[in-house]
Amino acid sequence: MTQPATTPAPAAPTAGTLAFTKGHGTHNDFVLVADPEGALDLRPEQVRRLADRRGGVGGDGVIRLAPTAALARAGERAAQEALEQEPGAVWFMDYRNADGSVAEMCGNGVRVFAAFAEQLGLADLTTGPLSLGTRAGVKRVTKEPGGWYAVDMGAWFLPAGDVAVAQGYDAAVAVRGWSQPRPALSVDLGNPHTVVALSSVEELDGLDLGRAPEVAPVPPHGTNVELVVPLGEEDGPDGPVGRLRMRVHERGVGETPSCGTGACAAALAVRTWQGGSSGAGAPDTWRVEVPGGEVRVRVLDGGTVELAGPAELVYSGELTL
Ligand SMILES: N[C@@H](CCC[C@H](N)C(=O)O)C(=O)O
Repeated sequence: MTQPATTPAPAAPTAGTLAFTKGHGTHNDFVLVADPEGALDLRPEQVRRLADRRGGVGGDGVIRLAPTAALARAGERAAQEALEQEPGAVWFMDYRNADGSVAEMCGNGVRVFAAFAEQLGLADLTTGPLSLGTRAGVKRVTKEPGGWYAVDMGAWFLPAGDVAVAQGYDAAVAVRGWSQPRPALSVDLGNPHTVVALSSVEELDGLDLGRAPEVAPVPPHGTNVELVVPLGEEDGPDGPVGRLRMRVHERGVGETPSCGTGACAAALAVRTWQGGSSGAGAPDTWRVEVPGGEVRVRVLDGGTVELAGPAELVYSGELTL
């Protein structure tokens, strides 16, 4: 049975049932589970059931909100590191892909996590930022006047380093229907991405992403693949704003309507292609259009990257597991 999204989920799961909230960020959708004691052992088959669009709730991923300290005590290294990095990171985002695999990070998920923490009364973003632990370090979320959530995603890097900057490419991607693989750039946002540029929106719209693109060399831990079309620049209040359109095939999921870390990777790849490692002459701010909406990516002073966009909580309910 569903309840309005404003009704807080029960404090703890009862035996055999699991309280959840459904949310999305630009239609990248998640099943959110509150685990305030850090006592929930979410097994991969349970994640798959929650994410199942026919036999469960349905989502591209499952997000467990748990106390960072409890996970650290239980031996979760990323939680221990999060507390060392920032003792105020009280809550931790345990992110799983729809296939049950564990992922380091989810950019859209962080925003929706923040909205979930607000709904549960665990955070008040009107009084200041929320710092939360993830497997890719602590992320700080602020709420913008228009209601969007902005996340400092932290540092990013090109795994192939200077070689990739000099050549612009360090990998090749083959999509079903292409006569040959195309050059691509690997970008690490805490989770792995491989970005390919296409020449037109028509080509992007016509892509067959029903099967995972093949990437060479084969990434050791898999990768998310972003297909991007640069759309030029426009004037913004603080300087030029680059525009991109993107589709994405997510590791552990398939094609999704949006990917926050993927949008950052796409903007950073295009910025590198235009301006090298410093991005000289390329915009610092990017509007990234995805099938599920639009997000904003900004390279911040100090070299970190910010992702901003909406977060929606849709309904809450209880599932028999
Ligand atoms: N949709 C997320 C990314 C989720 C994890 C990804 N599938 C992976 O395995 O790395 C986002 O918004 O960043």
